[in-house]
Amino acid sequence: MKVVLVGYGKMGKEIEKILISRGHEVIGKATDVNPLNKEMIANADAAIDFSTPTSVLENIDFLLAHNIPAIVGTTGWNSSYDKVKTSVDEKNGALVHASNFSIGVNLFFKLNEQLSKLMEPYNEYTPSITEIHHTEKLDAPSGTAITLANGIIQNYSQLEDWYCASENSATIPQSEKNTKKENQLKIEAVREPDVKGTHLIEYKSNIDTLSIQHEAHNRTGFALGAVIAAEWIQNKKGIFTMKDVLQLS
Ligand SMILES: NC(=O)C1=CN([C@@H]2O[C@H](COP(=O)(O)OP(=O)(O)OC[C@H]3O[C@@H](n4cnc5c(N)ncnc54)[C@H](O)[C@@H]3O)[C@@H](O)[C@H]2O)C=CC1
Ligand SMILES: O=C(O)C1=N[C@H](C(=O)O)C[C@H](O)C1
Repeated sequence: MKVVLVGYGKMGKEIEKILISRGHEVIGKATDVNPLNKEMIANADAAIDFSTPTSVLENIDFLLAHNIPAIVGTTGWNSSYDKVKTSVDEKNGALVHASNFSIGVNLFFKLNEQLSKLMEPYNEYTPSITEIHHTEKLDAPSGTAITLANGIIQNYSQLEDWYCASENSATIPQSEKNTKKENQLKIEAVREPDVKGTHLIEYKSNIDTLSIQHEAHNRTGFALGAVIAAEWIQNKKGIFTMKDVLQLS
């Protein structure tokens, strides 16, 4: 495949290594100073976007307008999902998005859903999520934590939504939902230097705590998943997630 990287930061560089190791070619690298343009995408089989929450929607529009299959790993655009889905449908485009492309986290998503079904009848246990990431992260809570929260909420009749709390909130960008209301699931966002991505789910009672955790040791899993998604989307139309790619639905 000939692939354009949209965003050439920590993830873009990791994805480049995986693409080359699997025999693909990087034909363009879009950044803040050299954004996507027509020349860059001529002959592209796919574009892989790991850019920023503020640039991703414009990038998606550009790729759909030029009929380039898009793999979108950038987080922080959940509230625009319906608009993007309508655009993909109207333009007969192809797009895979995931808050987390790693195989391990996608298995963790399934485990989280199953565990929440098991725990729901036991209301002495209160569920909560903690996510820990590096200090350069622009969004909070993480996209992965939001997916995990939705996986719990859909099985919990007493939970209506999630909210984001943080002990070191001065260093964390303002979340759109950082005020606790009734019946909300707590997501604690923590920022520490160089942490690649850790997600912890706890069910606490006065007697004990049950917990499951995923810890990324490096960024290889995210990058490999995104490249697998780019290979998978070839000759397909529609909007998909990593669940579809891995047939985990
Ligand atoms: N879904 C997943 O599996 C994962 C998602 N992410 C997400 O990917 C995104 C990027 O993460 P990192 O690589 O760590 O960030 P980074 O800050 O290291 O890199 C961001 C890149 O985006 C570029 N950029 C900024 N404006 C742009 C524009 N208008 N057009 C094209 N590129 C532009 C910057 O020049 C930079 O190269 C974040 O939203 C992060 O949350 C990160 C890891 C895994
Ligand atoms: O910004 C990151 O680094 C990560 N972002 C994703 C998220 O917001 O969930 C995935 C991963 O945890 C790393």
